[in-house]
Amino acid sequence: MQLAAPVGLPEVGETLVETRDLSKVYRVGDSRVVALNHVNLRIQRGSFTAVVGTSGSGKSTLLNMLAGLEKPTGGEIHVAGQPLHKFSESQLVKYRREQVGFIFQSFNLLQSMTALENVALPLSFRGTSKSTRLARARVVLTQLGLEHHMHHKPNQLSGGQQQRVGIARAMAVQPTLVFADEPTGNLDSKTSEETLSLFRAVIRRFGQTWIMVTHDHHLASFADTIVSIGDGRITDVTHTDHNELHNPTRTGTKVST
Ligand SMILES: Nc1ncnc2c1ncn2[C@@H]1O[C@H](COP(=O)(O)OP(=O)(O)OP(=O)(O)O)[C@@H](O)[C@H]1O
Repeated sequence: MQLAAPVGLPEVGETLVETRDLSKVYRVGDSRVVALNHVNLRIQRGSFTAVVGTSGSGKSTLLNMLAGLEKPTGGEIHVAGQPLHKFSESQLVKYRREQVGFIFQSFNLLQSMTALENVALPLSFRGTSKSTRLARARVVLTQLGLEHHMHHKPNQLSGGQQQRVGIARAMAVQPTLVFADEPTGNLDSKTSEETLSLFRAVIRRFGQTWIMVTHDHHLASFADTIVSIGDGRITDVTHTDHNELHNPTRTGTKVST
């Protein structure tokens, strides 16, 4: 069993996500907090983007908007041609369930379930049959080098292995976009680097599009593109040396915004 290529998506290298003057203002009592201030961003399909910034800069707010978890107060978000900013709550629920994968710092695996069952679980919300769910989960776990750990429960796995189960779970639904919020926050530095190298390999192999939020500039350097954010605005966009989509010659470039 192979993972089929997603249908209806732009080609690898073409724009998958675009924000236009994306803004989010929170109201707290009488005051206004401008969490995102006219953010204009393009993300190519098949790329790995890191969003970096200090605490309170707006990273999580940006991720939550793109993942359909919160609605903007201004501007537009287009994902694969869909106007997310116009979506109703039920359309956003469907978008999150069918098109978005999440990878969490704390892994968020169900302790009573095996790795195989954890990976198969999100497919049950789509009505996929049990045999197909388990077959798909086996394929993805094998691709992530966990073929000998499928029947282990999370507490029988190392932190790095648990995060690989988390990656497999996000991939099993063949999402349009995968979001990772500080995904290596609970891993030591060596395992963090191994996990990010694995991210890159998975993204290349499956033409997936991943967006990671981190405050760690070293870990961000594993991405193809580093988007720096400060006070709700994009302050810098850097394409790293391994950005094959943007730099066929593999030379690093810095793009001012
Ligand atoms: N629900 C909310 N209500 C009011 N203000 C909020 C809310 N969520 C975020 N904010 C504010 O918006 C700004 C951006 O917050 P955000 O969580 O996006 O930052 P961040 O860069 O992800 O920070 P951290 O790295 O600490 O998670 C902050 O000033 C924050 O206090």
